[in-house]
Amino acid sequence: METILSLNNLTKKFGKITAVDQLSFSIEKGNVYGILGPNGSGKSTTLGMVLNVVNKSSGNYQWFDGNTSTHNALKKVGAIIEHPNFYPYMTAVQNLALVCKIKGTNPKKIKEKLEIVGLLDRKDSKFKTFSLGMKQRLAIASALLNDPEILILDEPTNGLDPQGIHQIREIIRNIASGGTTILLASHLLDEVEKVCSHVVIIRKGVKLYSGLVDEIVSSHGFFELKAKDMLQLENLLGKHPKIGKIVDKEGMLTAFLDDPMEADEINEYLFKNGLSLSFLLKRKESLEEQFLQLTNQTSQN
Ligand SMILES: Nc1ncnc2c1ncn2[C@@H]1O[C@H](COP(=O)(O)OP(=O)(O)OP(=O)(O)O)[C@@H](O)[C@H]1O
Repeated sequence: METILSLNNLTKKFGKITAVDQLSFSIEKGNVYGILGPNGSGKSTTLGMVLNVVNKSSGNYQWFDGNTSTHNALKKVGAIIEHPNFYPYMTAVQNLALVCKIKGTNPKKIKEKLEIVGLLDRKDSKFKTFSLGMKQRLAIASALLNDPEILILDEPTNGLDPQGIHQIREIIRNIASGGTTILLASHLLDEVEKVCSHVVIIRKGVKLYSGLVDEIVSSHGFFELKAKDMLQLENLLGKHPKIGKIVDKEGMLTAFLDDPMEADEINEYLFKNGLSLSFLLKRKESLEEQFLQLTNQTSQN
């Protein structure tokens, strides 16, 4: 595995506020990472530090193999961390040509990048005529001009309508499928679930979880069950080795799984023990439920 970026106890203090608190995680090539956290949790500050626009207070970060200076490493990074700044009276192509000049990249790439973000047919339209979603897509095209190894996006769908959000997410997925590593900051659980393979959850600058999105989503889940004889149901569930906690809520039992089990297995077990179910549903906690659990746990500590 090739490491693109690693953070090691990275910390940022603004006076008394610790915006980022000893944050450590690594970004491996080819994955899509989401930094997920509520507003003010330190996402932008974290991105700002690794992009060298915010000075760190302590800890460190390393780009690529650690032998490249941050200045050189950032040439292989495409990032949008602020509102895109383009000239309103210049067309999409003209704006990107200017970016190429400033960055010293080849303008030959402009068409290819406009195609990736679905703006080729609007290449000669003035920037001021673009919708917010189109402006954001142009910013992504601009960040891709140097064929970056990693694309960094801060809240890429903020302020967009549902169609605009959908388009941006599709574009991110496409870019990722071409092998570009992606790191995006988002306060939207749904976004991270839909777009990312990996997640780092932070709250008040502290890391609560990092790992595969699938892993956090795939706790073994739980059954919701009803039967005429609820007492017998609870008794039998309590004896099953794969079932952990059982919660009685408004005439429905929720049985949390300690080990994987499908609905037909529990149904068969109960039936063999003389109980017929009137209701059975298997569910998994969504990332949202787990995220809320994680953040609540910490606020109680
Ligand atoms: N320049 C600054 N001066 C003082 N405090 C700051 C500064 N920048 C950020 N902070 C504080 O640091 C904390 C983290 O802010 P940051 O913008 O990194 O969070 P965020 O997760 O990106 O939030 P949002 O989604 O709202 O942008 C907040 O408490 C914020 O008020």
